[in-house]
Amino acid sequence: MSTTVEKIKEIESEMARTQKNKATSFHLGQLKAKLAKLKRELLTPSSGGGGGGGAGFDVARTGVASIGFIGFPSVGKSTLMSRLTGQHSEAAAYEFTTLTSVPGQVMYNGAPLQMIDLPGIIEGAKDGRGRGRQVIAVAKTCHLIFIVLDVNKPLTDKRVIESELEGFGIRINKEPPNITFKKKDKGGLNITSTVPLTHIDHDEIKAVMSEYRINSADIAIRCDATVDDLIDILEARSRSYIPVIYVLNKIDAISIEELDLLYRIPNAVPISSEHGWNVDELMEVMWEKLKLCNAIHRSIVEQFKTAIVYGKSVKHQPQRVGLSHELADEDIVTIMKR
Ligand SMILES: Nc1nc2c(ncn2[C@@H]2O[C@H](COP(=O)(O)OP(=O)(O)OP(=O)(O)O)[C@@H](O)[C@H]2O)c(=O)[nH]1
Ligand SMILES: [K+]
Ligand SMILES: [Mg+2]
Repeated sequence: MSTTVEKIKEIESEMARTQKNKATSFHLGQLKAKLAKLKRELLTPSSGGGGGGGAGFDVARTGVASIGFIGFPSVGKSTLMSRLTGQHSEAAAYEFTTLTSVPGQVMYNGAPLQMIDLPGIIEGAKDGRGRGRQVIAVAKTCHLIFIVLDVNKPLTDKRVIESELEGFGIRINKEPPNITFKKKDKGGLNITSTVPLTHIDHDEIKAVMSEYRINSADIAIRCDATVDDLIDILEARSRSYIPVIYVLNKIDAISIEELDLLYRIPNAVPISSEHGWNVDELMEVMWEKLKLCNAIHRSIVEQFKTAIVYGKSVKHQPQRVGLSHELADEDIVTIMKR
């Protein structure tokens, strides 16, 4: 019996050998689906692959959202942690200074936010190198990830970290693919698409679905989906769609011209943790990415009964108001839940 890792290697090398064309698309679809299932097995703690659950690394969650710090060793994660939260996290010039998760808290726009400093990861982390899996498992349950990069190091580091996270089922700055399916008892696969599909054909879709033992279903595709998108939908339970900010640290060590180039990278904020440069912008972008107004709002609306308000927006102090009441700056609000 070969191990899961060996099986993954075999399939990957077979895929590399197989050219994609009409005749092979069914087979390639099967291989991709098999691969996705094996990779999931690897990440499930009970499989013996081990370490998927973040055991020993996860921290009690506080605040309304948590933000995890991911990056290679010595890019400045802990320096940033101490800078933003005041929670001391040991920082030093040698790699793997941080050996466990260190939680801290910051108040922003009145919201308590948890930041989690994590040990550095290295290439191969998702496959079990170092404590990489435990580290990424914590990040996978965060509302936002800071991928911290050292601007003195090549940008290929960014690609490596991204692929580590992706291999662990994290989807970065991405919405779930717009694909829905409804299983049926019989009738085969009925595939409809609202846009032309340029990456995937019906054979591939059939191969993937049959690999997941779904032989009859209505499948509605509303994006130019890839096989991976379809698999992400079938593997929905092991996928997390998480916003990411690329924190480009140590800009004190580069020139203005180089800094200009960094600003062209999407979702990136250049900073200096050590000097506290541009951390205000980082906090602003963090707040936008968290979309907290909506998140808080949605759950509040569901449970809202009435609110008691003190401040400029009400005539009587305090006054009971309903959901449609418009608040003024600095009002104090108590929300009564059902
Ligand atoms: N020039 C410069 N150096 C920095 C900056 N931020 C951190 N450093 C230095 O980079 C080194 C590593 O910083 P840490 O904060 O320990 O990095 P880390 O990512 O937490 O490292 P590990 O915990 O080992 O993964 C230390 O020597 C810091 O002083 C910065 O903005 N500019
Ligand atoms: K370090
Ligand atoms: Mg550290």
